[in-house]
Amino acid sequence: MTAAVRPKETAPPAAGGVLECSGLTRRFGPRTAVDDVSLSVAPGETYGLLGPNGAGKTTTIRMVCGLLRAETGTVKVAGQPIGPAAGAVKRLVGYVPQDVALYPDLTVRENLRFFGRLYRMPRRELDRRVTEVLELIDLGSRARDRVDSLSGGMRRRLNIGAALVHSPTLLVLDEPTVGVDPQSRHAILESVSRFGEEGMAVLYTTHYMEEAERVCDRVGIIDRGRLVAEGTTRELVALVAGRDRVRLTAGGDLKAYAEACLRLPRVEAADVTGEHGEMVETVVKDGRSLLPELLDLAHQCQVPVRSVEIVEPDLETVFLHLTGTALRE
Ligand SMILES: Nc1ncnc2c1ncn2[C@@H]1O[C@H](COP(=O)(O)OP(=O)(O)OP(=O)(O)O)[C@@H](O)[C@H]1O
Repeated sequence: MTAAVRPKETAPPAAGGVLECSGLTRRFGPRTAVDDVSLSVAPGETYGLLGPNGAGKTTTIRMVCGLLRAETGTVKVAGQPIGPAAGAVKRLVGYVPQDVALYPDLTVRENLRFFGRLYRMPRRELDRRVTEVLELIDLGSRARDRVDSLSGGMRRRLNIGAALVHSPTLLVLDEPTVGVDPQSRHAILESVSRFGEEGMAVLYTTHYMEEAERVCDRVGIIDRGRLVAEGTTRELVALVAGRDRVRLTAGGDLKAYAEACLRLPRVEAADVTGEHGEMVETVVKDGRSLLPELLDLAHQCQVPVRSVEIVEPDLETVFLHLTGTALRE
């Protein structure tokens, strides 16, 4: 299924980027996981890399953190090239992996102290910073508790704290809210919002468009290894001005219906989505006026419609418009 794919539209590059990536490419066998990705993140800026599973987010940030060698392209942090051997530059980076990596039988404070000591922080500075980090991740009241007594969401927050103790210039977070409850997700997002205020540059990957909208100053949309668009949420949404996303829930052969939708002149993208493939999402010019035609077509395709929703343009609309596929969870 194809959508009207526009050329990459780029916001002005951030001046004096803490992180500057240029032409990053990485293949695994025949598969190109990351394809010519360039991006930059300024001090105090939170940059969101938004894309579905398998889009190339983790591969990109592993190259950014010097954990994986780029086949072509360069990564510079604070103007210095990073790579697997670049020890001093790596100290400028705090990396929060997707999986929690903590010591369950140590307390919250002991864990933070442990990670700070890895960077040989002087004792007094370490104590001061651990107290600051506890506040940033909102775990001050649990400082003396062992990690194995914390909830999953609290462990996620501590996992973020562990990457913050050495006061990195660049913080890189790999989908930090996957699998956490809504309350913990809220707490994590609140914390992330504070990091930019601390002056840190933040690279944040997610496949949740609401998170990108909420915490990121700029968003790069990544799909099949390529950065297909970049800008503030407002700039990206302007790409789909005058269009709506129509979500139609129905039974029957929805793949055939989506294909039939694509043959209508004002339908720019259509994809089968929903938890159980029970929905067709389309990007259309002026959804309201096209609705009778979409419903007529559903009737012709013998697709019994259960509900229809017209959604104002958002990042989800942008993704569907640019890639032809819905941003699935
Ligand atoms: N070590 C590896 N060996 C082979 N293929 C890999 C390896 N790491 C990643 N890939 C492939 O590269 C592509 C991009 O994967 P990557 O993990 O970067 O995506 P992602 O956007 O982070 O996805 P997710 O949200 O699922 O973590 C996928 O097709 C994946 O299967």
